[in-house]
Amino acid sequence: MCGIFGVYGVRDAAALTQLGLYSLQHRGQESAGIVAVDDARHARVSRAMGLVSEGFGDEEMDALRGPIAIGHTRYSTAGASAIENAQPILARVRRSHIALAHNGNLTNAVELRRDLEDGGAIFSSTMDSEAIVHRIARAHGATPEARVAEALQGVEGAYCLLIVLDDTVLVARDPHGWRPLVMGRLGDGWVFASETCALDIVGAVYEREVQPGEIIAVDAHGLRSVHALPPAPINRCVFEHVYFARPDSAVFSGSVDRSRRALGRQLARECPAPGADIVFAVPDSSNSAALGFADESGTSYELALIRNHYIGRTFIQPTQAGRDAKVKVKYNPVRELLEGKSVVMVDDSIVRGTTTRGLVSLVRGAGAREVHMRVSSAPIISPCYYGIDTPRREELIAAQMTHDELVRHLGVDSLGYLSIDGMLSAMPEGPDGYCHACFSGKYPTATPSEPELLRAGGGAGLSIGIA
Ligand SMILES: O=P(O)(O)OC[C@H]1O[C@H](OP(=O)(O)OP(=O)(O)O)[C@H](O)[C@@H]1O
Ligand SMILES: NC(=O)CC[C@H](N)C(=O)O
Ligand code: SF4
Ligand SMILES: [Mg+2]
Repeated sequence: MCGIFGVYGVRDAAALTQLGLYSLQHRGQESAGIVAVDDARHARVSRAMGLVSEGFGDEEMDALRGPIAIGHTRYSTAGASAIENAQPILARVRRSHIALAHNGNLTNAVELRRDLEDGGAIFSSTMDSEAIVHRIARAHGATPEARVAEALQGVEGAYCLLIVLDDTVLVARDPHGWRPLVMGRLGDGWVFASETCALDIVGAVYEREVQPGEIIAVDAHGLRSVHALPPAPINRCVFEHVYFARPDSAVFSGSVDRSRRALGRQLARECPAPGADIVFAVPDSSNSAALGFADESGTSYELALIRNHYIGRTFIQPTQAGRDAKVKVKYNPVRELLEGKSVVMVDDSIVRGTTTRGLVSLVRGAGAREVHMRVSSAPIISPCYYGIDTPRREELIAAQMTHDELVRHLGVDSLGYLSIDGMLSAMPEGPDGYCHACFSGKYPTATPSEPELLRAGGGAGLSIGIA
């Protein structure tokens, strides 16, 4: 689930983009990149593995001149975590350029790539996203938006895209609307971002969501919006509200803080823990849900787990070794608050169980008498193919064990998950129009024909490293 950010028509667009990417760091920690286009229409790119703070020194930022920029923080879902797969992609085409930043995952990427390769295309990455660049290069539409619309016909799955064609910035959101994308105004310019928290950091004024199926073009002639893609049922990702987005953002027009508190309150109603002395969150993503639980149950909310803020997110780490190492150094319990107590530990989700297992023994080691685990989402039982790297079913702990086995495996005194209906009832836009496939196993579209191949890079087979 990557973060994307773009600017049109503001001085030092790259510096603003870097700020925006800081706000979207939680959406991708593997690599970061910026493409900037100057007044002479020269495009320059800077990409690096790691965090935004590690990627752009003064030298890189000085080189990224101009009033147009797009940026990306990557959390890989198709193609390895490697510099050849850092985004934005920048390609030279017919004495101009195409730059592209993608949040989402294309379900027919393997087929798209195969068709293009059969037609002679040479790919330079193993990402699904690159197929769209090739398709834009081949499109013949009379306007930039017509070219993008033509290129996206037949592209299936989830995408929010920021594209630069020459000196036009284009924005596109798939007709199902899985991933969030918003736009704002900054003086006479425009800003586009995955989440509203990134508009806030640059002082942009929120204008509206980019609509599912909408393509927007901004250039010297102004802003144009077209709806040229076949309409489809709306499937906003419920997991954005549960875990992914920041609570200071509004996604799909609804406040994430509000939805998480509502999830926590609903959890307290569905799975109470009578007699518990305190409630605490597994920081940071479940802070608001735990507040909701405490509020509804009348149990006191404590900061019983302290999180090291120099350690990033665990679940989106690409390797198990990385995830194990992170959990170990990320949390420390406050013994004073836990000793002799019956406690409710609230988290927003259990995926592989890495976090919960590690924390239950930590909390017991700090003296907790009883540990009641409460989860502000339903059990995750199926993989996601729309932009979150929820893994193969075999790695999903709730798909592999019965409730009693989970209680024993996690080492808790009790375990309560929110129901799917309860989860959907907490969504700010109401329960309809959400994707819940990873919780229900009900996929709203055809799933990839070869998911392992897609994850590995769409049949590229060989990964070429850049030294
Ligand atoms: O069951 P697991 O496989 O361990 O994955 C689930 C855990 O990971 C997530 O938090 P994460 O640490 O990624 O993000 P955060 O720091 O923003 O809370 C989530 O909130 C759970 O705590
Ligand atoms: N999480 C995402 O949005 C990933 C975008 C794209 N599929 C990639 O792997 O780079
Ligand atoms: S499968 Fe789950 S994580 Fe993926 S888009 Fe649907 S709700 Fe979101
Ligand atoms: Mg978390």
